[in-house]
Amino acid sequence: MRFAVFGAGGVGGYLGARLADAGHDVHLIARGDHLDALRTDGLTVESVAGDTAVELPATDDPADIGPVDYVLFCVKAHDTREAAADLGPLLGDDTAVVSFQNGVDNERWLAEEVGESHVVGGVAYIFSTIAEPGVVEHTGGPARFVYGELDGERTDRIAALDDALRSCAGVEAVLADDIDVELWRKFAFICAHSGMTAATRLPVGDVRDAEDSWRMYRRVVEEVCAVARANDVALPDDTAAEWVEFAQELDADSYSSLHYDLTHEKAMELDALNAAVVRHADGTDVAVPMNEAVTAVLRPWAERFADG
Ligand SMILES: NC(=O)C1=CN([C@@H]2O[C@H](COP(=O)(O)OP(=O)(O)OC[C@H]3O[C@@H](n4cnc5c(N)ncnc54)[C@H](OP(=O)(O)O)[C@@H]3O)[C@@H](O)[C@H]2O)C=CC1
Ligand SMILES: CC(C)(CO)C(=O)C(=O)O
Repeated sequence: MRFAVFGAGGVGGYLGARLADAGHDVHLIARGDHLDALRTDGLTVESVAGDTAVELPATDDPADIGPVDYVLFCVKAHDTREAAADLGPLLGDDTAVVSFQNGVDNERWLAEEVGESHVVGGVAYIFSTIAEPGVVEHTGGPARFVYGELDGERTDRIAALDDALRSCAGVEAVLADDIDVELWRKFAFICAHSGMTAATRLPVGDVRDAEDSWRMYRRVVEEVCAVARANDVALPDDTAAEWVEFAQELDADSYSSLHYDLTHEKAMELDALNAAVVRHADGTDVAVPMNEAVTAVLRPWAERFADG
């Protein structure tokens, strides 16, 4: 199958390399020093699930690639709209654009640009970054990828994507019954984990050890779950409790990509995370003071690093 990875960074580079190793035709879209390194030295993945190195065609111009079966859409949420406007040359009649981003708005933003029939929802559970140009480092997380058609249908293309991802070493592939639930489920965790590790600039162990901060972490999760339900998302009742238990077991030194971006002075996904909770709460009767507080604390940093 023919794949284009739009945004071959921590998530996209990891998936692209694993799919190429499984025998698929993979094209990378990247930019800057990372693109230069991909072209000259190939893509190296240093991973707790096993290292690999692949030589793949890489470009910053989708027209060099042409129509593909799947676009794995893996740019940061603040780049979604701009990147979506460049998807045209990659689209055939049945091309699926699969967002593996954090946040609950990317699928809608993509649909506004390319039409809903092209969009597939997705969620990534991995901790991986561009360690240096051309090198993706996967330091932890299960490398679990969850995906599904927006209307929940078992189409041929989602079944074929499922087969392709299941065939990859180092990938735990899950076809979701209701991708909206999965998007909000991850959102509940990531808003708390990212928001609190970035706001405190400390790993989750320190947050857990400070009673006030740990209570705030739990309240962020609970607020997001309440907003999901107020927006008619059928989140299971035990979602908040599951995430709190999960966060209790996380390595004490676990941070988040939002913390990484903050401490590396890169553009932050605040508008797609805690600030999005505040937006989605608007017009419901759910109060979200903890997400408002996280947003307010991080806003000056997000503004400062907005241009990345
Ligand atoms: N990394 C992780 O562990 C996890 C990340 N996620 C989510 O996955 C998404 C992707 O994150 P991540 O992989 O970390 O991001 P990265 O920054 O590592 O990778 C994105 C890449 O896309 C490039 N890019 C952006 N726009 C364009 C464009 N128009 N043309 C060409 N290249 C472009 C970026 O370049 P540049 O650097 O120049 O902007 C960057 O190299 C985010 O929503 C994130 O929250 C979810 C789970 C875990
Ligand atoms: C859950 C976590 C922390 C790693 O999968 C993540 O999604 C992120 O940091 O963006």
